[in-house]
Amino acid sequence: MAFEDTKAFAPGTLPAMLFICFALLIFNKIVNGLRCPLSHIPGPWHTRFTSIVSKYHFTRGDKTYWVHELHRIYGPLVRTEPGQVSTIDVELWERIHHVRAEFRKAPFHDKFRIGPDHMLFSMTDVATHAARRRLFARALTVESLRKHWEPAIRERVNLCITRIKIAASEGGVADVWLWWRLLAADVVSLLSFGESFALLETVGQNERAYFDALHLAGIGIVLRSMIPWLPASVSKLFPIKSIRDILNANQVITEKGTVAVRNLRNTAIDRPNIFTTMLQQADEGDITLTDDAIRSEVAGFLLAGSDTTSSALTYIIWATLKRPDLQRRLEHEAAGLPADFTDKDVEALPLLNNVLDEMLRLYNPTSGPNIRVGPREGFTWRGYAIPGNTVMYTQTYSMVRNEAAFENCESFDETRFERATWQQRRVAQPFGIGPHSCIGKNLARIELRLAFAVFLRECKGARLGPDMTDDVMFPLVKFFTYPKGKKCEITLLPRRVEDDMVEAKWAAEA
Ligand code: HEM
Repeated sequence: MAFEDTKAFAPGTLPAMLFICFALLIFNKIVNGLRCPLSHIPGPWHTRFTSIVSKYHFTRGDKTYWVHELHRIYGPLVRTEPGQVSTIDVELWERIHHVRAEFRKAPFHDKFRIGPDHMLFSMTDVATHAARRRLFARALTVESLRKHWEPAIRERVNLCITRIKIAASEGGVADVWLWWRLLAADVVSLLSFGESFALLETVGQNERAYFDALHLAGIGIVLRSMIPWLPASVSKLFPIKSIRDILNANQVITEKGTVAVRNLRNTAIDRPNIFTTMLQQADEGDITLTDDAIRSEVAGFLLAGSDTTSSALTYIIWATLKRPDLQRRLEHEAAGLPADFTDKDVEALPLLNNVLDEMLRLYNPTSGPNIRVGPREGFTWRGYAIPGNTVMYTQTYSMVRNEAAFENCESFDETRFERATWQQRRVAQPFGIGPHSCIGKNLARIELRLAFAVFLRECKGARLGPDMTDDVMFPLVKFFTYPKGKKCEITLLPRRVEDDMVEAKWAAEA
């Protein structure tokens, strides 16, 4: 018996077995590919057999650009993976994201969950999602946000700009990407907890783990959706620290949710926040909201409200400072605001708001994938039969780069939204459409308006730092969009002759 055992593992047996397994795997892929129910949809040949190329681009942060190029080659409907179809057809895009629950969030949205329970973004059940959304509605209207939160947001914005000015005067340059991230995280913690984490005061040293986790959690979501079978328990043991930090980021953010729940339930602490209003709404409607549900929603808010707004602010400063003529006009417009201006005053500035809309079109922080699953019984689109449960992929990036709707779509045109057509307004939806569209859009817009206006007034004549090439600002689209060089430096130093020459070159290129 012992002799037979030894024989079973004779040298060469294990490699042979591995080779057979590998060959069977490849054979299985080929057979599945040949029988692929999406073989009639245009797309590269390999997407019938494997998702490896799509996943490779997703990991690199350039899937958005790859898919966009595929649409240029193959048209408005493209197969991107064996069970996945991307579309840039406006009517189909609207149908996919419509209120009618024909297309749903898929079970894999569960991988996006970052707390112990579902949060709005990860909910797949239509009725539960709608009921949860109604609880947020009252707290997040423009009126409610202005009434309860505008002064506190403004105080954070003022401090942020002061910190930018100090950093620029001490070091020659200030990295606005860092400062906007601190600001956005402070604002969203302010709304979630009733007081901010004061990251602006401590340059993020206070709550450092939380601040880092906010950025890493998005990357963690990408990682988990790529390796769905990765057990959560592995995250603590992973040998590489940077990956361990990514995998543990959710937990760091969720712990903050626990603090929020404690504050909410502790009647001795009089610190109202948006979740207080949500709990009141739940009580009025006789809806039970568990602590785990609140903890998860808080975590979702902290994540969704930080890297998005800060990325938008970063690109708006970059796009503005690249065009000194535009910068001067914007500064002039903002200088006309009354000394005690409010968000409502800023909302009335035509140029500033057109620039905001154009920035959200070209550099949307959520330009990447937005996925739903098609109806079980399948559907037909312009003669193409799409089988049941096909994953339908859409991306904002491509929707707003449609030459038919946006002439010279790649150029930043601050006048574009002055005379926007119905078709342009229909497609340029930076906060999404349908039942899952952004619930924080009013907060985001208030923050963008106030921070941009105060920057224009207080940092007059700011210029991009000497290292700020286009490559540094190339937008990587992981979960959210951020600059490849992970910085956006500006300077407030007096102008030199070389600066005029660089700016003249940019103006000529523009
Ligand atoms: C410029 C800033 C922002 C942009 C461009 C943006 C964009 C978006 C988009 C496109 C969606 C829809 C995703 C989908 O259809 O699956 C979304 C959802 C969401 N956003 Fe935002 N967002 C921003 C800021 C914020 C802020 C400040 C918050 C809250 C503090 C927030 C909270 C959420 C939540 C909770 C959802 C999920 C809604 C649901 O599934 O019902 N977002 N956002």
